[in-house]
This record gives sequence, C-alpha cells and structure tokens, in this order.
Amino acid sequence: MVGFETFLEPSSTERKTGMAYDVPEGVDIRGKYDAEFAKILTKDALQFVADLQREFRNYIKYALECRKEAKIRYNNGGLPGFDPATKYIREGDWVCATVPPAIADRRVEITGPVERKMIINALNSGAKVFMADFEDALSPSWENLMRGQVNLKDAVNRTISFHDKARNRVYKLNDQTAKLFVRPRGWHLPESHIFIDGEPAAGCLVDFGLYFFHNCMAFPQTQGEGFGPFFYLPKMEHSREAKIWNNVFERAEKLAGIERGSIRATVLIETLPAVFQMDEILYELRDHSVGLNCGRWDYIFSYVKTFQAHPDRLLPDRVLVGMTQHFMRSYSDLLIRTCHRRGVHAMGGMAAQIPIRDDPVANEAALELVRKDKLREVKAGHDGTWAAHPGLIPAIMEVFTNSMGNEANQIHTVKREDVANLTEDDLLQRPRGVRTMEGFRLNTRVGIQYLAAWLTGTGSVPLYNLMEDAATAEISRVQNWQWLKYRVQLDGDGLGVKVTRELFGRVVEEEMTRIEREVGQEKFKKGKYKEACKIFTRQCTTPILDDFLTLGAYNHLVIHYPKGSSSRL
Ligand SMILES: CC(=O)SCCNC(=O)CCNC(=O)[C@H](O)C(C)(C)COP(=O)(O)OP(=O)(O)OC[C@H]1O[C@@H](n2cnc3c(N)ncnc32)[C@H](O)[C@@H]1OP(=O)(O)O
Ligand SMILES: O=CC(=O)O
Ligand SMILES: [Mg+2]
Repeated sequence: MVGFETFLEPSSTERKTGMAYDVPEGVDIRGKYDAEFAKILTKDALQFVADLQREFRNYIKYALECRKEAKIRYNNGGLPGFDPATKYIREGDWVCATVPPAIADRRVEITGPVERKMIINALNSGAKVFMADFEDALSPSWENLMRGQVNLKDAVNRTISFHDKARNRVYKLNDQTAKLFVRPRGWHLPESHIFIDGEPAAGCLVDFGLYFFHNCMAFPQTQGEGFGPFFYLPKMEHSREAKIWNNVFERAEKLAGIERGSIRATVLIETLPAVFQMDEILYELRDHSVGLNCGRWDYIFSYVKTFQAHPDRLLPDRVLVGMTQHFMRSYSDLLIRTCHRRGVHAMGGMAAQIPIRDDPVANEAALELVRKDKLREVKAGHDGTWAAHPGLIPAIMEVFTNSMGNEANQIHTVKREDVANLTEDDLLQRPRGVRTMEGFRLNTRVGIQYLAAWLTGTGSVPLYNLMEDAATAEISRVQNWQWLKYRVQLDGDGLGVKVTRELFGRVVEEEMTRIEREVGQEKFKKGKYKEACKIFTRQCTTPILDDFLTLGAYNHLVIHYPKGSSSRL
C-alpha cells in the first residue's frame, strides 16, 4: 500500500509548467488559477477528491432524495419522531471509541472562518479547541475556500504568519495552541469550480478531501498514532448521512495508511429530524466519534423549515427563541444524556453576544448573558461550549472551570438519566412568545445586511452587537417567509397589524433607508445591499420555501473561467 507521504511529494512531471492546474482524468477546474492554490490543487490531491466523489456521489444523491421525501411527509402533516426500526440501537448497550486524551478537555471552543489572521488569533486564544469553519461562518467563494486550505496547511505545519501592514503587526503561533477541528460544508452544497466527470463536486468532499490529503500525516507525527485529524460535521438529518461520513473516513484512513479510528468527528445536531437520530448517528460513527454539539441556530431554522406547512407552529420573535424554551431545553438535555451514555462529549452551542467595545455598561450586560447561558449549559452537563470571539473566552472558561474543576469533562459524572423519558412531544413543543413589528423589521434589516456581506465574501459579521452567520440569518429569512405565508397577526406590540406582502414591501423600503443611514452612503453604494435586498425579498415571498439561503445565493459567488484553468500533462 502506498502511504500518503509518497503521494504528498509532487513528482517532476506533476510540477506546474504553466498557468493552469495539472488535473487528473475527468477533473476540470473552473476557478481562477493561483500559484498558491496550485500547491493545494495538486494532481494527487485532486485524484483523492475525485476518488471520494466517485465512490460516494450516489450515496449522497440518495441521502438528499430521502431528505426530499421526508419533507413531503412533513408537508403533508407528518411529524418527525423516533424510528421504531432502530429501537434496538437506542436501547442497546454499546459505547463509542474512547475519547483521545489530547481532546478530552474541550471546555471552551472558539469558532471562526478559515481566514488567515483569525486562524492565528483563534489558535492563540486560550481556547482548548478551534473549529476552523468552511460552513456557517464562511462565504464559500473560490478565493475564500482555497485561501482557507492554504491557511490551514500552514497552520498545521505551524509556519502560518500574517503581517498586518496597516498596524505593522506580525501574527505568529504561540507555543501552546488550541487543538484544530475543521468543519466542511454540508451535503447539499456543490463546489461549482471543480467538476468531476462533468458535474460539480460535493462541497464537503472538496473541503474534507483537500484538508485531509495535505494534513493527515502531521497528526500522527505530532500527536501520535490514532489522534486526529479532527472534524465537525454539520446539518445532517439522518443517520444514513452519518454512515456516509463514516465510510468516507474509513476510505481516507485506508488510502493514507493511518490507523483506523484516527479521524474523530463531532456531529452538530442542528436539524429537527436529527434530534430523533442521535443514538443512530453516534452508532454509525462509533469508531470515529467524539460527540455531538447543540447547533442551536440551525436547529431553530430547521424547526421552521420542518414545519413550513404547519401554521399551528409559527415562531414568536427570533429574540424570544432561546435555550430556555421547552423544546430547546429538551433537545440539549437529551443530547447530554445520549452522549454520556455512549462515552463521548456533549458540546453546548453558541451564544450570539460579542464584546461591545464602546459601551462598558452594554458590554457587561452582554457578558452577563453569555455567563448565564454557559452556566445553564455546564450545570445541565455539557462538557464544553462555543465562543464566537476571543474576548469571551476568559468568562466562559471561568464558568466551566468553576463547575467542572480539574475534571476534563463530565462524561462519567453527569449521566442525566432523569431525562431518559423525554418524549417526542417535549422535543416538538411549540415555542412560546409574541410577534412584533420590531421583530419583523429586525429580521429584514439583519437578513439583508448579512446577505450583502456574504455576497462580498464575508460569512460572519457583527450586527447590532450580535454575531450573525449563515445559521442565524436563516432564521430571519424563514421567519419572515412563515409570517408572510400565514399572514400572521403581530400580537406583541398592541398594534394587531397583519403581515402582508404590502406591509413587507414598505418594511423593506424603510429598512433599506435605515441601513443606508447606518452604514453611510459610500459603503451602501459600494456594497451589495441592493442585490442582497432583491435575493432576500424573493426568498421571503416565494410560494415554496427555498431549502437554504446559501444555495440560491451561491450562484452569485460562482465565477467560471470559460477557457478553464485545468491542463493535463
Ligand atoms: C451558528 C454557528 O455556526 S456559530 C459558528 C460560526 N460563526 C462563527 O464562527 C463566528 C466567529 N466570530 C466572528 O466571525 C467574529 O467574532 C465577528 C464577525 C462576530 C466579530 O468580528 P469583529 O467585529 O471583527 O471582532 P473585533 O473587531 O472585536 O475583533 C477583535 C479581534 O479579535 C479577533 N477575532 C474576533 N473573532 C474571532 C474569532 N472568532 N476567532 C479568532 N479571532 C477573532 C479579530 O480578528 C480581531 O483581531 P485583531 O485585534 O488582532 O485585529
Ligand atoms: O452551527 C451551529 C449552529 O448553531 O447552527
Ligand atoms: Mg450551524
């Protein structure tokens, strides 16, 4: 068996001879040529991605077809629930592989896009783990994705640096850094700059494949056999999708010649159907799992999406749908019980507050909200949680450490058998609260500004002192769609106004004026606010809900080089 190290050495014939990528049979690169990207898009790396694509594409297509069938069932009145056919897995006494000591303690994890300076800051932040994100926090332009792969390779090799010329500041890695996890895109997103056998590659296989190919050998070399690389897996709806990932991992380990079970992944439970599949998902990944995470923002989005044809389950204002709602608390509790029963981490989620630099009082109030959220998580039994910003880490670390002390996690100490009997009704309970005009306006203002940033290549932004990314923006979009579709009455501000297309038209106009005032005329003119407004308005008023905000909008990011930038030597 040829090991990966042999693969990694480019042969003389594989070195670039011109301004084009050297591609294997059946692969066509339609993104811009860049000499740095060519070090990632080597012929062997592309062959690896193409092999994964060829082996798994039909499984992925099938899984996406199954999602469509499930949607039809829900749209016809069905509810997601536990599957009687897999009761034996839920009731069985199995456990996942032992948590590797290197990542036993994950009490604070920082997340962020795969941007060069942020990677260095995150790795140096004092968090235990850094989740480098190709997903919710990244706008998946060719430039961002490929630059991100270059950055991660340099980070794993510990050669990464960044010179901020404006501030004359050089960024380098500290001796002690966070452990690196990487989150590839979800199954649904294509990578339209890489064609394999005439069709776009699956985005997640590109993200996973290129990162794994270039970096997998560094983990056994620096951390010992069997300890990495590590991943986060997003937006799954069913254990069949986890099974595909498990097979991808096994194939990758075999090709690389690294020990089976070296790859470890935490799955985000961030769709409503997946909460009924947590045991099954862990079971499929049992040799590669290090737990589950409460992806709370996508989970709320998924609640709306799953119940898009259920007018009796409309959401109140977005700000009211927090972790103390019964359905959210039940989800977090059951996740903890499930993970600890199977011997793996139960990770908490992201509080959206970020530091407010110019207002100490507001800053303290925001920090207090974060502390409260984290205290609830650690008391419930979570083993760690997410921070959106380095400025939050000391406070979050303190809350977790005050509760957990020197224990690396709570896997064996907090079993949560008290929630063993949580029911489908608990997990689906309607969220409570009122709907207001300000909620409708805020959704509109946030949705448009987020999309405008995303279209210009920024996938996570601070808006009104909160972190916004693809998942939080999804809530704004689908909530407006839901309220418009069912012409809800805004019952929370005493006005009793009905949400109609005419009202939405007025709100969009007024909020665009407000955005222009807030960001300034020049930024407004130069930015993509009008384009974003058009996309957002269509998505909120379309008769059939788009599955994802980013799927339609992705076409606006794709730039093909018509003559192609591939060559075969
Ligand atoms: C729903 C989910 O999926 S959550 C996970 C996905 N979302 C995310 O990962 C969001 C991550 N967070 C961020 O992107 C950013 O914190 C934002 C956009 C919310 C705010 O960013 P900014 O306004 O630029 O923050 P701010 O100006 O306060 O940054 C101060 C410093 O902290 C750094 N910083 C901020 N957030 C991060 C981060 N998450 N990771 C690393 N460094 C960070 C900045 O780079 C900056 O560094 P510098 O002082 O060396 O220049
Ligand atoms: O990915 C995390 C989420 O909350 O969504
Ligand atoms: Mg998410």
